[in-house]
Amino acid sequence: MGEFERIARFLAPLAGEGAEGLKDDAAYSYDRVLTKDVLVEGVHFLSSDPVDLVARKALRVNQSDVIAKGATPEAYLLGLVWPKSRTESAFADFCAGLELEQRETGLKLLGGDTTAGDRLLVSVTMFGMPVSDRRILRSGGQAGDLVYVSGTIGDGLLGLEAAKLSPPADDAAAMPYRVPRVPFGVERLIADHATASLDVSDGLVADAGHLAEESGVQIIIDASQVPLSDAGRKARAQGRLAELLTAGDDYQSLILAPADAAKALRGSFTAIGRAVEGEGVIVLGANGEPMELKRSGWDHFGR
Ligand SMILES: Nc1ncnc2c1ncn2[C@@H]1O[C@H](COP(=O)(O)OP(=O)(O)O)[C@@H](O)[C@H]1O
Ligand SMILES: Cc1ncc(C[n+]2csc(CCOP(=O)(O)OP(=O)(O)O)c2C)c(N)n1
Ligand SMILES: [Mg+2]
Ligand SMILES: [Mg+2]
Ligand SMILES: [Mg+2]
Repeated sequence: MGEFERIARFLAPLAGEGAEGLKDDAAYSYDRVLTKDVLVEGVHFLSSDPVDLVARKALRVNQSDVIAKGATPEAYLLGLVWPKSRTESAFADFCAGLELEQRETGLKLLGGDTTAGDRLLVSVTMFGMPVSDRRILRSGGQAGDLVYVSGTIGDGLLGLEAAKLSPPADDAAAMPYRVPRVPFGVERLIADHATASLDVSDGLVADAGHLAEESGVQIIIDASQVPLSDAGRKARAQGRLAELLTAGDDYQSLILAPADAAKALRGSFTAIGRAVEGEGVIVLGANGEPMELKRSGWDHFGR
């Protein structure tokens, strides 16, 4: 059974008001946006990754959910499983990473729990303040909307590959993986213009699939319009476009919004496709034909 079927079958029946049946990125509850993401050593980051950057990543992957819901990240609770094999000075480095991120974003630590355990695990529960009264769900999109994405796609994968190199490549290449480039500040644009929104964690195509399913539309992505970094364009030239579109670890905002929002969104978002009547996701390749994709994105219990 895959990750999403487990959630739908066993956890969704337990969901309370505001939790959207566990079909969204976060809950709108207690007048805030509430979310949690867990990072596990070996699953979400490498044992060799600098721990201050692991701390920053743990905050950022939660901030991306809050921002995608049209809310400003405010505060968090921290659950920490810390291996005794890691030094006290590494513990201090980890906390310095939290402090840097707090200083840059204004986030506040409200509490948490610390235990020892056999591998590093960071669990963050984050609270955000909605920018407006509108709830921006995965489900509000309509046929006729355009699909827009912030930042660039595929750099998490390329950063992971750089981080795995031994001897290490230059650290700059690994940064988009270790400290994702979350689109800080776009929550206002999302609150004002998005009909539906989520953050891209599992893969652009998989997460577009979540928007399509919840909004009851088909999403057509024009692969040639997907924004890529220099490293991404190089990978595309090597025939790796499909990987970039399905690898995940992007933490950008993917939204549906009317075509007339294009002007307001310009500078922060790129139009990459459209929503039409139907279901599922189609990715059109350079020749205008649908691309054959082996997979759409990450599933923790998938094959
Ligand atoms: N163990 C769990 N208990 C309660 N809710 C969960 C659990 N795991 C996932 N969810 C919920 O399922 C939904 C989908 O989760 P996930 O795919 O992790 O979302 P996201 O990619 O936005 O982090 C979210 O609403 C999340 O809160
Ligand atoms: C060492 C390592 N291998 C592989 C990956 C790729 N990866 C692991 S989990 C994941 C999906 C995102 O994580 P998830 O826990 O599903 O976050 P959420 O969707 O809940 O935000 C990806 C792309 C990685 N980040 N690190
Ligand atoms: Mg999300
Ligand atoms: Mg999650
Ligand atoms: Mg996921």
